[in-house]
Amino acid sequence: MTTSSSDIVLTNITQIFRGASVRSVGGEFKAVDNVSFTLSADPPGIVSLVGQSGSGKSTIARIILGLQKPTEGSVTYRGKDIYKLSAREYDAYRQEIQPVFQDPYGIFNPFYRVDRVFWTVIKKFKLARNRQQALAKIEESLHAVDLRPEDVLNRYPHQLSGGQRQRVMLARVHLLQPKFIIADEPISMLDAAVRVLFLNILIDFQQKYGMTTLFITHDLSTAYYVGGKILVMSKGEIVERGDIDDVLVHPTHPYTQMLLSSIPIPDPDARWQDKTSLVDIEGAMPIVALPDMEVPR
Ligand SMILES: Nc1ncnc2c1ncn2[C@@H]1O[C@H](COP(=O)(O)OP(=O)(O)OP(=O)(O)O)[C@@H](O)[C@H]1O
Repeated sequence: MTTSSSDIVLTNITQIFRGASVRSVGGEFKAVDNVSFTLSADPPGIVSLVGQSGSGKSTIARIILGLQKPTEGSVTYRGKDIYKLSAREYDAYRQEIQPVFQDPYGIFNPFYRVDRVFWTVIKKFKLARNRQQALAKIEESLHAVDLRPEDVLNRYPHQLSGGQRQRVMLARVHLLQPKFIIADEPISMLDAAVRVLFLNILIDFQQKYGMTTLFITHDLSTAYYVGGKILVMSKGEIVERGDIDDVLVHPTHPYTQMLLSSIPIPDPDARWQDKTSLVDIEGAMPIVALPDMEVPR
């Protein structure tokens, strides 16, 4: 695969946790095992990292964000190992790579109104020359995530719904215009209707604003909805990868087949069952879209 310098390139990443807290005998646990992949900036895309709980997905997210130096291997961006950047270079990296987490409370201070989230970012990264320009940018970012400024800016975080808080987090990301979004289980606390809204915004961010997302989920349905590429992770290893349509229709690894077989058929008359067929007719859409989702392809 050819890579450009503005890609994020993970090469042979291994993460071993040591100490009393780890579960294996001998006090060592390999959470990530020799993982390599590239997040391409050009063209922008969505890459879903899928696997069951404990497979190592969040560890990879932390490693990419520069929060967890891997035991072995490298993450490079613009040709440089991100764990060898100066403080100034790392700040620049973190402006271009933005996290989106499951629980957006981390970006809010409960004692301040929501608008402070945006003013803090504008000041820290010097995104506007004056107050008027800053306000225009904030409003543009809120509109990009389908929020009205008057509905959120003067409220306190607890006065917003979970979906509004998540969208404020996405508006913050929009304000920063990063090249990459690392979204770790961003929708698992949202209800189905709000999930679709959130996923559509991620798709918009890719298509309209050229951002690449690493979308971490344990849910194949939502990975299928956002499209693009998929990396399937099991016990710290990437066991299958490719275009999502190919992988889900023709899974080759037993683990992917097992994940697929545990998806319920969205048929109101059908009950959960151990084994379900992935497609009813060869070439038809896999039965993985949630019932109320419109697949945008
Ligand atoms: N700091 C740590 N010390 C010891 N073990 C850890 C540490 N961080 C993660 N682990 C272990 O590494 C494994 C992978 O964790 P990770 O959070 O990456 O999985 P995950 O796929 O994101 O799971 P989930 O979907 O539940 O968030 C787990 O078994 C976890 O207990």
